[in-house]
Amino acid sequence: MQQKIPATVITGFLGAGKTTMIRNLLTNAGGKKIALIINEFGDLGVDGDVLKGCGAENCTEDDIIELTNGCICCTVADDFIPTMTKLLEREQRPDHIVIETSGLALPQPLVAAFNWPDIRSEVTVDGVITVVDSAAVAAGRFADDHDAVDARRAEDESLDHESPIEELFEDQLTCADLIVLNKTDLIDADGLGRVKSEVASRIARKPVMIEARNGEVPASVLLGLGIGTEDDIANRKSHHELEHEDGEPHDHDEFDSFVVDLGAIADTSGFVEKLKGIIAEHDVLRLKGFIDVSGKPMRLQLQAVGARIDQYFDRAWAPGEARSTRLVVIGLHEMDQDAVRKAIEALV
Ligand SMILES: Nc1nc2c(ncn2[C@@H]2O[C@H](COP(=O)(O)OP(=O)(O)OP(=O)(O)O)[C@@H](O)[C@H]2O)c(=O)[nH]1
Repeated sequence: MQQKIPATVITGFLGAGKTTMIRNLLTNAGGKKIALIINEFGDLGVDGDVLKGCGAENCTEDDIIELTNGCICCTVADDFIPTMTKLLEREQRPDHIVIETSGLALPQPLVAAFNWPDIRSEVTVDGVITVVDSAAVAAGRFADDHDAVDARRAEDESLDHESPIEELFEDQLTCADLIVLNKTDLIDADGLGRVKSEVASRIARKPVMIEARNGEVPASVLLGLGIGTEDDIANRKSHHELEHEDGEPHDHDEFDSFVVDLGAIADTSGFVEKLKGIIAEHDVLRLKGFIDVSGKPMRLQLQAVGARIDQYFDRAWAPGEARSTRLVVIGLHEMDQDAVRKAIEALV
């Protein structure tokens, strides 16, 4: 019998650094042939584009599969299982499968899918790796504003959740075999100490925690954990599973995303500065995409996590490619989408 193919699940909240870590992994995975399944929340495949652009020989464009129909945890049966089945039918099977979940996904239903008979016989979960934005934890991003949540609960009795962000953060940690405390360059030693205790206090199990900058972790640390997480998934229940033992499906009603299309931008530094203000004012959680900078042959990639914005020219616009500025915006459901859209459109 063929050996089972190991699959690593990489999860972590919006903007924690999953794509950055995978990009780095692909360049130091030795000769291992890797198939990559990536899933994003929102209608713009930024992560796929970034990873396809990294040109790793052990993971070509054909080996990168994007699941764009929704969040992987909600579409496991419709999207993920058929994709895996097709991947396993390929003549040249991968040595390792890496799955990047959306930043809003619960890893639990995905890992549980590895117990489906057709998949279980051929693949095993090597491990679940949860990437943490240490700077965001240090800034109290996942520490619930209990007063605000209590106030919302008083208004709406059907609310059975804590803050959706805090809950997701915990669910992603609960599933981890390895926790990567990323973005340690943005905090000092004291801050890192606080982040470690904060993360540890959120989970009953004690997975190994390592520190990283820009997701730089050797492939030998990330791959080959050999856990078989699918056998232990019943011990890692999400808040939703604990609250709805009856199997009521969960959804992502608490979060929304939309895409803003703009023309070329001449003054990008002015644009980015004003964008910071809009992000802060409307509490946008994540904003990313590509900018057409007037007169420049290269495309500018924009990545905002909270009010922190990175930008870099990632590649030249291809001949014949329609140049455009497209940004995906992700926030809590109560974010005023119209106001955010209008404010961004007014910048050009
Ligand atoms: N300063 C700093 N920035 C980082 C680090 N790791 C990633 N980033 C930046 O953080 C931003 C988000 O990184 P991504 O790798 O796209 O995060 P992600 O988890 O894939 O994001 P989603 O897929 O949207 O959930 C990018 O601008 C990265 O360059 C780090 O260790 N330090």
